[in-house]
Amino acid sequence: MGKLIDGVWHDVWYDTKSSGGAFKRSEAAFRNWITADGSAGPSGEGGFEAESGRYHLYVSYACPWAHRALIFRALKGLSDHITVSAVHPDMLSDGWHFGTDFDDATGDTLYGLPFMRDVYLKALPDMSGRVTVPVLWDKQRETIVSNESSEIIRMLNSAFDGITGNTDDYWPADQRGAIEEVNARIYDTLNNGVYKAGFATTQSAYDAAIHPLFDTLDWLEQRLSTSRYLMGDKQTEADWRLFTTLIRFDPVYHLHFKCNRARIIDYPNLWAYTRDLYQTKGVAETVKMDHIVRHYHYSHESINPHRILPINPVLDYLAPHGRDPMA
Ligand SMILES: N[C@@H](CCC(=O)N[C@@H](CS)C(=O)NCC(=O)O)C(=O)O
Repeated sequence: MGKLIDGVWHDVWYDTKSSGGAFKRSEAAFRNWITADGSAGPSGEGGFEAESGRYHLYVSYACPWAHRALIFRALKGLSDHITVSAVHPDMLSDGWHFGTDFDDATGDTLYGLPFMRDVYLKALPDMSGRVTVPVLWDKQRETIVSNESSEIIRMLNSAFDGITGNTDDYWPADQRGAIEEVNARIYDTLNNGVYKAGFATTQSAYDAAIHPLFDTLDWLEQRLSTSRYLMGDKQTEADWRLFTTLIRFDPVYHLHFKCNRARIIDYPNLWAYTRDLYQTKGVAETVKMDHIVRHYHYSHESINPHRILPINPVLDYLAPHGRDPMA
């Protein structure tokens, strides 16, 4: 684990001292957009036109942010159009690496580079910042389009529709305000909230994260008692942003990040909803539980110094969810 400073790798853990023991996630550095015609998107520069075979996703199957991108690639029928490299689940002093001695760790299938930081350095030799996944890479310009998952999923949602003919819309214009509102609470208290609880280095930082986290789970349990998905009877990006945290909750966050007031299986609606999403076509293949369990328990030495992987409950994600009649 570390970061680049002026193109040089430094092995440093997250700094929580300057923030009273609280974990603060840094901003993504590359914010361009792929668009149907190559015009500039809401941020960054233009010139990234949607084309079959031109783009590549660097992911970790363990990472909830990268998982969003993999899910949108599957939902939007982009598997034949966007290629993927998956890192090894262990993120140690060199950061993400391309070792292949783990199932489904592909190596860097584009350039054969050893570390994820080398991909960043190929785009920007004097790069400063964290080396995160996902990364959406342009093979033509040999640079990073974006390393911000919330924006990558919005590009995948629509930019390639003319190529795939898949017009399923997870970011519908008439619901954007409401989706943003739900996203904001879920991001702060859950997606990032589990990290704030898990990486806290003071009791007060943990306390400040853990109570809002379970308040949000209680709120979601209630909301999902009358509605199949967060926004009604159709899936939106809000569901998929929530899903990647829910699927990691019982196997990882409950124990490893001390989010243990309750498990997802203790909430009937949230648990059935998680299975409903899991059983959506193409999604199960994006869930690699061996990467998820291995990454967190093996990589976070300060939390789990002996790197022992827990036995974990056996969860049946394929059990009938019974939520169809709500639609
Ligand atoms: N803003 C990014 C965050 C991605 C992120 O933090 N990924 C984690 C993996 S779960 C990572 O690569 N961390 C490495 C680091 O922080 O050094 C996004 O949502 O795309």
